[in-house]
Amino acid sequence: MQLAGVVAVEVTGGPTIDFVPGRKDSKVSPKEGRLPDAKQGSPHLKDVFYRMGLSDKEIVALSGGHTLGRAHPERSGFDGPWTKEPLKFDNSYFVELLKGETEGLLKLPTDNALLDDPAFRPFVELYAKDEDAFFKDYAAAHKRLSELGFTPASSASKATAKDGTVLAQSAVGVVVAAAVVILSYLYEVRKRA
Ligand code: HEM
Repeated sequence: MQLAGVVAVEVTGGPTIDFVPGRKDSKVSPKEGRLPDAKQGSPHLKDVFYRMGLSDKEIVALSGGHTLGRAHPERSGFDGPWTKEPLKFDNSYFVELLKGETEGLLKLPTDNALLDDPAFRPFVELYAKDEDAFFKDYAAAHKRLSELGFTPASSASKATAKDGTVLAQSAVGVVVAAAVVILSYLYEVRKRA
């Protein structure tokens, strides 16, 4: 799943995220209610993301993930995409956020909170005018978030990286799995866009 996320960002035009395999699958689901609540404001975003050790800059960069996809009334109760091209990973989420309300495009209360909070807003302005800065910060924040609770065995992963055969064998497996997940995701998004 983590590799599929990394590949989905890349194939839709976003940055390459340094991916390290080796997470153990969990057999239990986390308790309900740990995801951020889209109806709340910046104190709530800080509660949720600070608890994971993420910074204001990382909160804003990660929110730019809403450059992809859309909300669904039957799921969250919200409706619509954030950008005019929801299958393209670019900085348009920030450009649209600064423009204000646009018919057909969604702004969650937590999206608008990025404009209202003085610690968040400078990053919205930066990423709207500098896509390279967004891509660089997004890739770093995505990597951090996706490696929480996972400590790559650095010597083991270096040894594996040197061993081309082992790497190639495991890569084929994960790429096939990732392709299946991504294709279903893109099919679902295109159907609903
Ligand atoms: C900042 C706190 C966040 C809140 C409150 C939030 C909230 C939401 C909500 C309400 C939806 C719509 C769900 C639906 O109706 O199907 C959504 C979708 C989505 N979110 Fe977030 N989100 C947050 C952060 C993130 C992050 C960090 C990422 C990735 C880096 C992300 C990526 C996405 C994507 C790609 C979709 C579209 C899914 C689809 O097309 O089915 N979001 N989010």
